[in-house]
Amino acid sequence: MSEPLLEVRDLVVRHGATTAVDHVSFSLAPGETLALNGPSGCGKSSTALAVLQLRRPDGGQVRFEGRELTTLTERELRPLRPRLQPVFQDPYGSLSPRQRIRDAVAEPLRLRGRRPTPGQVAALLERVGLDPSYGDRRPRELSGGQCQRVGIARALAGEPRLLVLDEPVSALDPSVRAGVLNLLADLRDERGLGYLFICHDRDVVRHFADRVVELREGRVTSEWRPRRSAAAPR
Ligand SMILES: Nc1ncnc2c1ncn2[C@@H]1O[C@H](COP(=O)(O)OP(=O)(O)OP(=O)(O)O)[C@@H](O)[C@H]1O
Repeated sequence: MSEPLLEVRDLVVRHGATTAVDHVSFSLAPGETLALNGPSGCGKSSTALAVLQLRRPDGGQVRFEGRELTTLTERELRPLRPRLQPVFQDPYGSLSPRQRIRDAVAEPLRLRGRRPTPGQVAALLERVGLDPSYGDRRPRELSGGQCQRVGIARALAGEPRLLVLDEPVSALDPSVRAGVLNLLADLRDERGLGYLFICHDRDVVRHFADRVVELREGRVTSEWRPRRSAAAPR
């Protein structure tokens, strides 16, 4: 078996007196989709933020591509961040309202000291199913589904190995969910991306994930593998 892309051991996250994540452990192989499933408040988002090191955990280890992230400084994390990218639930909230779409997509590349060409940005927009002319627009001029596609393009710009998808389709109209999920499935297969897929909807999880970790009150209660139907989007 290949080396895990992500290995989480005994993760603890506290918010004041609340222990949101209580010694959670799991690992994820390259190209694998691991879902974290469970009811509201069970600790899914706290786990996601701690894996991303956007919220430093109160205990445990997060190993990504063989490197322990919890002991790294912000400065040491910076060059690794493009390889470990979030996509959040609120497609508008993830983008700056005044920034043009083309600048939002180019930003991760600029942060890496690169100068993205208009052609690179156009190719990223096209890859997520948006006409490159959308680059001139601002987030409010896009639908929720289009905005989420921009969020995915932005995450792809850094050439990630792992996407942490925190309820990526929950805020979208049911009619556009399948399109975004199909896009994510295609990208995963095309680029061998690992996905940590946070989702409260068991039907979506069943169709989309290779493996599911169930959380209750901050703890892992079970782990299961969905049996995908032939019609499942893959
Ligand atoms: N910033 C915070 N400050 C205080 N408590 C928090 C904070 N974030 C989360 N919590 C608490 O931690 C626990 C886990 O929350 P978390 O958001 O991680 O769960 P979740 O499974 O993602 O829930 P949801 O699906 O509703 O987002 C909950 O009891 C929540 O109230």
